Amino acid sequence: MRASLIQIAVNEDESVNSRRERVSSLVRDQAGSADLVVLPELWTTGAFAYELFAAEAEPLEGPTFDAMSKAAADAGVWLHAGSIPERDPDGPLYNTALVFAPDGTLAAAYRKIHRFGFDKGEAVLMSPGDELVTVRLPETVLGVTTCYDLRFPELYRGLVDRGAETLLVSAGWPERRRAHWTLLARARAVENQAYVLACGSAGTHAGVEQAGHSIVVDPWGEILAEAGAGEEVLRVELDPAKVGATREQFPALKDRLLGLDTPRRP
Ligand SMILES: O=C(O)CCC(=O)C(=O)O
Repeated sequence: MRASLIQIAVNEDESVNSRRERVSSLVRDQAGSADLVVLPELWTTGAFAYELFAAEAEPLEGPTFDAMSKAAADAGVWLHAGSIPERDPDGPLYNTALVFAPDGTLAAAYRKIHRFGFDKGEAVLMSPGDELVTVRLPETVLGVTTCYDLRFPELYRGLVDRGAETLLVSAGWPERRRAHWTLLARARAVENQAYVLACGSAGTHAGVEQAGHSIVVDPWGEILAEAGAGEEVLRVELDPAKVGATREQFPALKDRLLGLDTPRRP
């Protein structure tokens, strides 16, 4: 299974419309060389441009949905299209990731559960999702997560309990905590004996320098590929059978003694 992580720069000097067109064309460029394409979190606004969340919020089936659905179909790939600030018809905003099938239909939408910012920013502007999302591909089962989620191992264990073998992280992770990004991506892979594909963004948005360094880790915790700091398409070949083989050869998941209740918010 071939995957491309498109680490785009989210900078203020580019309009949302032109970035949307640029991203669509980057996705189309993956035709024939990728089965799965992954984009960063909130690439229309930037993950830290809090004042743009409401201004650029879209209904689920808004302009980014349309552009990404078409790009997935044009390229014939599974597309994790990163996330958008989604305006629910009832009013609240969510940080919502979209996954499209190769025919352009929506395979899943995941509303980010763990919002970043403590008592400000996303944590107060967005509402939390409450559903774990997996997507079955012919080759593997994806577990869908977003950025700050990476710090919460129980979410990933919950996804694994629902069959996930390839854990996707779409992020806008800051450079100043890059060491945590790499460490946590490897930890989630090792403890869950799963692939981790973590796609971050580049550039500087709302004064926050992005870490880039998108990373792909195999079920044994080895780094298969890692991007630099700038814009880059990180291409990698995965062997989906390696998840089952690792779980069989070193069956630590079977030795779990404590049942973890996956937290659910009201
Ligand atoms: O956990 C972190 O250090 C960064 C999280 C973050 O930037 C986000 O979720 O948007």
